[in-house]
Amino acid sequence: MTELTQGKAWKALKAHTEGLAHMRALFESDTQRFDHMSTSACGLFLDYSKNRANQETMSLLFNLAKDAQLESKIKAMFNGEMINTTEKRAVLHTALRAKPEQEIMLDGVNIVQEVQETQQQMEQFVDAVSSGNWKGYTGKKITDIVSIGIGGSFLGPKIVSQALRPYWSKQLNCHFVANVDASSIVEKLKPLNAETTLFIMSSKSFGTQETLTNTLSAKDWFIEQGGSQADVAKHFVAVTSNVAKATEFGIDADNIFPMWDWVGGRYSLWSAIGLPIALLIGMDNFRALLSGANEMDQHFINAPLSENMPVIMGLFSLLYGNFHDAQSHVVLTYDHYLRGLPAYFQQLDMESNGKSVTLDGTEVDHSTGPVIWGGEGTNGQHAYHQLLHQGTALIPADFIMPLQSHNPLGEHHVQLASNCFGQTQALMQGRSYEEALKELADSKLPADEKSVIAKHKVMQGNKPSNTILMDKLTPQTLGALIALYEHRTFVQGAIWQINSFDQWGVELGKTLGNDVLDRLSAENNATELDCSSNGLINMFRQKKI
Ligand SMILES: O=P(O)(O)OC[C@H]1O[C@H](O)[C@H](O)[C@@H](O)[C@@H]1O
Repeated sequence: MTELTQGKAWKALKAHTEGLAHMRALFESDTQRFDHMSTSACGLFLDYSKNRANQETMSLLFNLAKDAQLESKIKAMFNGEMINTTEKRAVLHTALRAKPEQEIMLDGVNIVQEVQETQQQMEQFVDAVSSGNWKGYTGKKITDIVSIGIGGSFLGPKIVSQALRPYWSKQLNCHFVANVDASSIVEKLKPLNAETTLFIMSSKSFGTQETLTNTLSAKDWFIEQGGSQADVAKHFVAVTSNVAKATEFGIDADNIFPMWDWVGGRYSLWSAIGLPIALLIGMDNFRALLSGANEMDQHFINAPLSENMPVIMGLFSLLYGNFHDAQSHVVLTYDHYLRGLPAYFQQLDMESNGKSVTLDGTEVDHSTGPVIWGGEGTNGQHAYHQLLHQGTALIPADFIMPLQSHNPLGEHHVQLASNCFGQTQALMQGRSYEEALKELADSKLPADEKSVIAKHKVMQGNKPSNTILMDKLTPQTLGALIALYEHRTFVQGAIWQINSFDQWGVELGKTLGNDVLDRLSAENNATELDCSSNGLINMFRQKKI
């Protein structure tokens, strides 16, 4: 048994949640619930009234957070304490968006200054490329960026670029390659001209197989297309914390943008890993993205728990996982530009909180991170929302929508909003048997059939959702939104006392993958593994289908 589940706050919450009324009743008993259970911060508005909670639930959740010393844990992260204990690292992605005048000392160095220097390096590069001063090997200006990276070195830049499409400058296009499957890079390179293409190789470790292989193939393609070895410097830059390895690989030392081991991959878009974003939207907009995240950082560290948006959202997620047996959480973006965000939050949360032991190695006796999934509304309404409404699993949902569209065309946005709000309402209130029967009143069906059909139309309701609104999707509000989810993830990890900043499960996959790679190209058939792995390896070796 962990201390957490034996604590007073945990037990009180358990007893309380069992007796809580249906949300419909909660809304009936408090007509001001929307005002009581909503909050604003950093350009974001959060309506959390459609949750299985009343004021007492909220106090019990805040008690749980206090007992877990959440506030001092937040400070420890911001102060650069070594909270990633298994990798012996500080966790300081917040320093990447700190104000230039701030001072954050780590091992005797003010890291904010290093961050600022790298941002200046980025700015010079962005200016050179966008102005056309940076020329390709035949003297032409760059028109296409190919960003090569995977995991955090892919999802952040890709999804933020996609989300900020309305802010792209006209000069550049960007293409992202992550998977080691050759089809990905081959298809991406097909329409491109090597003379006007610039490759950004993004890898914190500079040791990730997929990224190294894709970069080598990109280099081969570049040479095949007419570039020479000497021209590589004009067409390949790298972002990495392993400068030595990047230089050894052949990247010109002047073209390497540094990052640091205190930035986790899934928290790295704010560093030079965000270079593709900066190239597309310009450095001013990139700084606005950082500023939005910094605003959320200030809110997270300063706002009292009861008004703290990431704390409230983190506690709700924990409530459903630990006390209502929810095993997944859906993120529904009612904005086409934000369609990639669920995948981004998926890596952020599942890689951070998919853990089973506490910091001291004790096995947890409660669930930890849920499966995060989702997609773009309204598309999902015509597909998986069926399960949200009538399936047996409880799936809490986040609905995210800007109040104004970047494309105010006819009735589109009002229809989008009506669907978004209508879904949260339907999930909350559901439809009772009596209501379903009443709806069938005019039908000519016999009474017994009506009764059966009415049963099929029943929706339990009481399905929780948060609604996050913003005036408009801008670099600033997007920065705040992403930082909100980063901190929401932190809140849960801190209460569960797990390490949200390592990823040993992913590492194992890499190690075993390398071992299999050796066996696939060995002289003899594999015999030493389990018979399934041997069988698969040997089939591949013989190319039998
Ligand atoms: O940036 P890299 O060192 O190439 O790492 C890329 C990715 O590798 C691993 O899979 C990690 O789990 C990710 O968090 C990381 O973002």
